[in-house]
Amino acid sequence: MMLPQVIVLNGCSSSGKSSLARALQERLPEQYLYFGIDQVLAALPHSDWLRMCRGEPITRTGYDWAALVRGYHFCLPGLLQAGNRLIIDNGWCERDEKRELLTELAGYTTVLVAVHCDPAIASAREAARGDRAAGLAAWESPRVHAGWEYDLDVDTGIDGAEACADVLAGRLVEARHWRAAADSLERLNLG
Ligand SMILES: Nc1ncnc2c1ncn2[C@@H]1O[C@H](COP(=O)(O)OP(=O)(O)OP(=O)(O)O)[C@@H](O)[C@H]1O
Repeated sequence: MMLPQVIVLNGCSSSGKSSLARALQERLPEQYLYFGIDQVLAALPHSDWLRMCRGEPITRTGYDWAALVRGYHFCLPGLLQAGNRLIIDNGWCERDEKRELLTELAGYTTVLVAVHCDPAIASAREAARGDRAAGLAAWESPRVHAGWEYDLDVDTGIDGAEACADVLAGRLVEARHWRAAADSLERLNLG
């Protein structure tokens, strides 16, 4: 069995990444830490985190979205260097963010997973959960998969998180070889 060091879940907001990550952790035969960008955003002053969840502007001096994303990416090699395996998630929409992520992961075996979801379903989930900015899923949906090529795909608009995790865990355990993220950087022409 050859498990990857990093499992990257990329999909729009409300596509079901964190539900999938938690279900996947329980199915994998080795420990994986789930470290999504929300873990970094949760470190914001609480009232600013709540503003972000409501889609309201944050006006506090020092707030810098790009620094939060960069900080998230820069944390990852530290966790990996210490010997942890990671499941990470975000909606990586911008080319520079994709390049930065894969650069930080370059030396680690990495599987890229597309978390697909019909935009109408993601928007309906967003409205039902009420803790995400209205319109975020619709904004991210056409952008989030542009320029990526994936190793594996799931569709959470069709299958529940548990079923998606069953399929993914099966594929991960079966595989004999995973490439380092440096290969994806080159393959996606992001380097
Ligand atoms: N496969 C699924 N089928 C039906 N509903 C789901 C599925 N996965 C998640 N949900 C529901 O959709 C909502 C969003 O799920 P989740 O938090 O996992 O998404 P996310 O992609 O991590 O969102 P975000 O990026 O905004 O944090 C939750 O209410 C969750 O219960």
